Amino acid sequence: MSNDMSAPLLLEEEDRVDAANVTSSSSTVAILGSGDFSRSLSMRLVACGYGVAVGSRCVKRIAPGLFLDAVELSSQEAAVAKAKSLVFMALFPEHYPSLLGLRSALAGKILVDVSNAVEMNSNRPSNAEQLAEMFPDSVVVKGFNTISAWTLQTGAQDGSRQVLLCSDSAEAKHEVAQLARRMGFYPVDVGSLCCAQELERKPLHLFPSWRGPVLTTYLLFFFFYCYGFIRGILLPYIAYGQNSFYRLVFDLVNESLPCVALVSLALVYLPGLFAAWLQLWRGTKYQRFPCWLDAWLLRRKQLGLLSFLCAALHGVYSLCLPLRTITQHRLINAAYSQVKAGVEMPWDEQGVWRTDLYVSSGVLGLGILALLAITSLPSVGNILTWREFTFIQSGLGYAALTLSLMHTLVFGWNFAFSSQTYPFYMPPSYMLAVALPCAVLVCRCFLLLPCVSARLARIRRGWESTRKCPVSQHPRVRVDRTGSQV
Ligand SMILES: NC(=O)C1=CN([C@@H]2O[C@H](COP(=O)(O)OP(=O)(O)OC[C@H]3O[C@@H](n4cnc5c(N)ncnc54)[C@H](OP(=O)(O)O)[C@@H]3O)[C@@H](O)[C@H]2O)C=CC1
Ligand SMILES: [Cu+2]
Repeated sequence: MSNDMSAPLLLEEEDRVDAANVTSSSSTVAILGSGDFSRSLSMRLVACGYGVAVGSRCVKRIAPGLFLDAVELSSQEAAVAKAKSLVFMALFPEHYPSLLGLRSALAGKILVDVSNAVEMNSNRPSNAEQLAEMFPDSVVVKGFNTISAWTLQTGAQDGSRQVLLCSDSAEAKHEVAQLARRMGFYPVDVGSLCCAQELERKPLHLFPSWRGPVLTTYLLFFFFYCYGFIRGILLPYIAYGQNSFYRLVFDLVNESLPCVALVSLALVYLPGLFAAWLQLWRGTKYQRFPCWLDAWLLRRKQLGLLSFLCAALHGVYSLCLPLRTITQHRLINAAYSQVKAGVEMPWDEQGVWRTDLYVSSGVLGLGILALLAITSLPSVGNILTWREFTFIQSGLGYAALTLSLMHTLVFGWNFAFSSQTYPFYMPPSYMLAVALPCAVLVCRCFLLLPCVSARLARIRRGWESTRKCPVSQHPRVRVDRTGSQV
């Protein structure tokens, strides 16, 4: 038995063969309770060829037509008696004690507990464990609680297809897994019944892994927006009376977005560098990283996706620039002034290079970021080998960071030539935003030095370990200079 939640197992394909042998007459499933979950589950089971007996406290109260005709509506006792082995408990856990009278009828049956927790930090045992305690002669399987009634009705075409299962009985889990697979779901074995608490709390989480990255992105945006506002709008207004508050809605947002994209992309690669430095400093990989670094390493995908979102929005904003009245006004005015003065705009060779470099690096950087985002999707990542995945996520990721950095630096360079419009304003947020990516790239280059990378590779393969990793703890990783173990 294992309560290791981090390594769920997809239940074996062999279940498929067993599932094919199921016939409706031999496999009546009972459902206790006649609420939403019961109705949806019965529809799905009937569609999959199972016989269904719904047990209610009062059958007369069930509205006509609520359940399919094929579903047998009866008392709780009668429904349990009809069940071959599986009984779904489609009622709230506080009502479990009302079923104690059915204890002998339920003996030897598999009780599927579909309930969820109501609070995150309760010290009480899980609903499934309480159910197992109430019915010691039955076997309890926790599952289906992360599947909504809606998903059950639509037949797993919408919503999650994974059915997480846990139980102390491998046979019972196998039987429920077989049923789940036949209903079009993917059963996933997460261990014994002591994992039920975690399963019951799952529906209470709302994007837990996104909270930190979203907050970071939001704070970065807030910082760059405020900084840009003070330096680019407020100060010119105070110093020169220059009113450019119209820039708040479009320009400032479009200036802040690439800064956020660049810094969050740098934050994707920074924890990896910290980890490498830590391993070099400790001289071993057999020591845990600090919790904050572990958490940061686990959030890299989310940060990367948010970086892509900001970069993509920046791309769309930039494409919309010609639609703005101010752009049209400036262009027409400049053309009119030139015609009036009889002067032609001189060919600016350097300016042309700068603009092309700026646009090209931005488009390429965005393209590679899109590739990184696509490969981070589980369905795409699953068909890549570990090496291919690392090449794309690390190799191409650094290429995207370099191109985005180049895009920003060339923009700053471009801006320096037109800064006479805003004497105070030299895209300050851009100058701030490039600092972190520059530092990340320099550190990465240092790690690529042959002597440093060779040492890191030795540590990561477990060939090297220093005094900080005592022999008593990890005797197999101590080696002498020739590479043989001591
Ligand atoms: N709805 C959903 O999308 C999901 C629900 N679940 C879980 O499924 C379980 C049922 O949820 P749901 O169907 O939505 O709830 P409902 O309130 O719609 O149905 C609960 C049913 O419990 C029965 N029941 C049995 N004993 C009692 C009692 N003493 N007092 C009151 N009712 C009793 C009632 O049926 P009767 O009167 O016929 O006996 C009632 O219809 C819950 O544990 C929930 O957490 C899990 C995942 C998704
Ligand atoms: Cu840009």
